[in-house]
Amino acid sequence: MTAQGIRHFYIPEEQSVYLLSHADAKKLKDWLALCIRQLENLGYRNISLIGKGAYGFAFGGEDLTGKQLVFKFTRITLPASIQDRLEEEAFMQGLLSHPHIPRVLEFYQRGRQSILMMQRAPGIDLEQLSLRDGPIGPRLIVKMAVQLGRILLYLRQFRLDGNPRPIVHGDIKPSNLVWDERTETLYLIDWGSSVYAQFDEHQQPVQNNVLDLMSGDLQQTNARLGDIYFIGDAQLNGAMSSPRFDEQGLAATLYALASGQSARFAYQVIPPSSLGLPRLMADILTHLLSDNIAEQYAAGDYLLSHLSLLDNIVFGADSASQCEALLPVWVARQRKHIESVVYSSRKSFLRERSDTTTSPQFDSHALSYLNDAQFERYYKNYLDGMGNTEKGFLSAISRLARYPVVGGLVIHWQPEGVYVDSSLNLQNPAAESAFKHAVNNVVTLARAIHRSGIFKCCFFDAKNTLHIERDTATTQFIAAPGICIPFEKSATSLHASEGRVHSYFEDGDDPDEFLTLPQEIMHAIEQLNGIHHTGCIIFEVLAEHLKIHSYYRLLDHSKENQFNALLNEIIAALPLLSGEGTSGFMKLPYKDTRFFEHRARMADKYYPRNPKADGTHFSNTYFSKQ
Ligand SMILES: Nc1ncnc2c1ncn2[C@@H]1O[C@H](COP(=O)(O)OP(=O)(O)OP(=O)(O)O)[C@@H](O)[C@H]1O
Repeated sequence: MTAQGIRHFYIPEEQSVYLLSHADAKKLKDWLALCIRQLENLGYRNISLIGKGAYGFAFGGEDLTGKQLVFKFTRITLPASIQDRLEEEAFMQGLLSHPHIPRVLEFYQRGRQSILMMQRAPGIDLEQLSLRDGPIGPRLIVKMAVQLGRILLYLRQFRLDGNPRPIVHGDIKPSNLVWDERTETLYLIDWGSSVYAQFDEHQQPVQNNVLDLMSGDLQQTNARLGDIYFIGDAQLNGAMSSPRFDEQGLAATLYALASGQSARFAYQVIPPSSLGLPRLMADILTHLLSDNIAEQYAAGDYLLSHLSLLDNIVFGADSASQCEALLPVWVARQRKHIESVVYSSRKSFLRERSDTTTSPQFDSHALSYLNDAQFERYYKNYLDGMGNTEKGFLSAISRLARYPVVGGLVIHWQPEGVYVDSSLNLQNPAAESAFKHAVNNVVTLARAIHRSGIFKCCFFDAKNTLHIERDTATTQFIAAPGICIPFEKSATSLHASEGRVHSYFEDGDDPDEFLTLPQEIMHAIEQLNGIHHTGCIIFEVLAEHLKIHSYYRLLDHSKENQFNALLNEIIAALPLLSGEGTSGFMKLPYKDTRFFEHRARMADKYYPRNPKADGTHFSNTYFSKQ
């Protein structure tokens, strides 16, 4: 690759392309096109974007012989220290030689842009599989556990120049595992958080030479932040790196996949013992996910020393899990290509503390190494200060928006139980069963939360978001002529008496919103509130960019003109907006309110000991606790 070839690469910040400003969306499009052209100029073919993460993008392509390749790029706008990581990633991954780990083929460094070229693992990443299929069945979970366990053993026993040099992957999670459905083979990718372990599995320092001893490396962790939805407490709290980190990633991943979730947090409410797994597998996951370190280690050791036992568990035929949704779900007959985004209000009451700047659980010094994009994005502003179940609940809500869905949910927690109003309109019939599982997980977690209060969220199509830009933070937002807030109409016109809807104003001001809307806009919203409709409108004001997200469904068709006029009044009043922040209003039908009693956890359910009529048994040996 020539220096000329990649000098101009520019990678903007990550965001849904529909929520970017016009200029940023164009930059992203141009940049992606440039990458593809450059790679084609180098002789690679069939280039396409296959994934993006917090730090960069991955492209797939093939060489002239048809070999499938992946090219990983870092965003050039990130600090140099983060960009250097791609080189470290290439170095660490380059050390490894294992059939389930893609091989590094080349590392290019031109100016500030680095590109890592590696073998492409065939298949689909497990997060995508889980979103497509919902909870993954017990046979495949055990098969994945065995294959991942073998990779962890290889990393634990890794030697360099004849000396033990265990390696930690540091970011095991479903989206970093590629699964070949044809051969049922798993590959571990994304070595961007991998390091040499400082401690071995017995928590003894790994020291190979005097230099290591003298370097003082053992005073401070060398660990990288993995995904906080999957890493264990030791890694999150800045402990010295050890192979135990990856056992936590393995447990969280298998647990999330078996339960149809995208995080580890909910294991007390939806325990591994309730997922229909063989008892042995469920017990291993329960102990790995427990708070007791000795139990975690014993379970990790047991797993890695009994992989053949797990491999020999006998299963009956796979059965597709049928799922009755606990809330009404409307499914479109045909797939619509929308880009769902969830906006939730009143999140702060899920926090155990109101102070979000410090957390008693965490030592800010130990956390200094976490000071990066992921930490900011996922943790500090979002989940900090919440209990595990609350985190699991919010993660379950986010998962709903991974499906093409519009509508919303209102959850009222009362002393006697939980009331749920919902309007969930799924735009992809093929995802019905997986989506219903995801909805049920939200309900199950809501039932386990004990607070009084209300949580609301709405799902809208980011393709309908209006973007209005201004030159500076002090000039006015002026909409281009003809811009209007879109709405759809219900199939038949309904008068107010034929179905109640929530008011925009019933819960008072939302403590999480920081934008005060001008009187003129508030007046229009009050008038809108009097017209029979459902939906939401959210104003998001940034220094130079206003986004108006909305999902509107007019129920009383006789008021269409008035409804339209009020939406136009809002647009006309945009120049009066001042300040920055977000403010939103939602109005959902009071239809089919569902009531659920509180329930602390799901009942145990194991895979049958005798899955086959012919009486074949699998061993049900339990590992001993320390
Ligand atoms: N070797 C590979 N074979 C197949 N697919 C790959 C490979 N490398 C990356 N991908 C795809 O690209 C996506 C992003 O790659 P990767 O996870 O390495 O990037 P990242 O920027 O480090 O992401 P994250 O922030 O999620 O950790 C993966 O989820 C996967 O779908």
